[in-house]
Amino acid sequence: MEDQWQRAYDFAVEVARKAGEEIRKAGEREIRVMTKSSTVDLVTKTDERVEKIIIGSLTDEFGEGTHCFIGEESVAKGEPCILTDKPTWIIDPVDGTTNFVHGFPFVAVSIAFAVNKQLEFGVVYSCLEDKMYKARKGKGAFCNDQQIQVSDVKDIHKSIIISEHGTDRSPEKVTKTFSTMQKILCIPVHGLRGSGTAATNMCLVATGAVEAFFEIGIHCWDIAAGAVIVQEAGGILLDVDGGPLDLMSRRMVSANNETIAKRIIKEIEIFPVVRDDAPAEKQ
Ligand SMILES: O=P(O)(O)O[C@H]1[C@H](O)[C@@H](O)[C@@H](O)[C@@H](O)[C@@H]1O
Ligand SMILES: [Mg+2]
Repeated sequence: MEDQWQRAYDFAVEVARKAGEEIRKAGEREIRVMTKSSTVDLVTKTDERVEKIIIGSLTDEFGEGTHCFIGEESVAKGEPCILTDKPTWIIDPVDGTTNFVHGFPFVAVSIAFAVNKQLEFGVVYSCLEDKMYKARKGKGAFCNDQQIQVSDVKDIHKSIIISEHGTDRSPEKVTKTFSTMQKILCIPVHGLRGSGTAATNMCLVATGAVEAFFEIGIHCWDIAAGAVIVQEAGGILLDVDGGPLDLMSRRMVSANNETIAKRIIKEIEIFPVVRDDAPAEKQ
């Protein structure tokens, strides 16, 4: 059967690299910072411009109206965030915007592609490190064309766990987030880390540099590409309650194996978040 998405996969890598070059160039000039849901939820003109470049390139390549798009900054401006059966690109143009603003060296372009609500491939370009992570369903995961594999650690006491505090500073969320991190730290594990970008955190799971990453409050565009990369590197993706991953639920655990995933899930204090695909009036 003709491999119909290989061209889209290869093109997505080219687009991610071009987007990463735009981000690097923009980082050398004055960065215009704005805010979204709170004073610490940052967005820049670069986020908006790079998303337009990505969507424009994909539209030129595949034709107007043939594919759907879920982009972080388009959704922020009111576009719907609904995953249908149509071929859909799920895009975070600058994952790690706060890092980008501060010059903290982890900033990623995240591009995923889904058909019939199934993720076909994911590309994460960590552009300040010049690391191109990619994975296609059933065909393995790669970093700069070298195949990558999750860690084989099964003992939680010998693990590094990644999590993020996100941009919501409400007392309930902050308390539960740090209480969870404290319980995991004191299992004890070797260490807790956080790069500031979910996409990069998931690629660190996929390379075996850390054993797991979990977060409540992320969005589908932060994790869709990383989910394919973790899966194809031999890892596992779950909801924070141990159920199957729900891409639009804004909560996720990615780990090297079920043993580590389930041990972390025992410690996670869950708090409610509004789904990505909730009606506009509920956002
Ligand atoms: O940089 P973003 O696209 O906003 O996503 C980040 C988020 O800002 C940060 O607070 C964490 O939640 C990260 O996991 C996200 O990737
Ligand atoms: Mg993001």
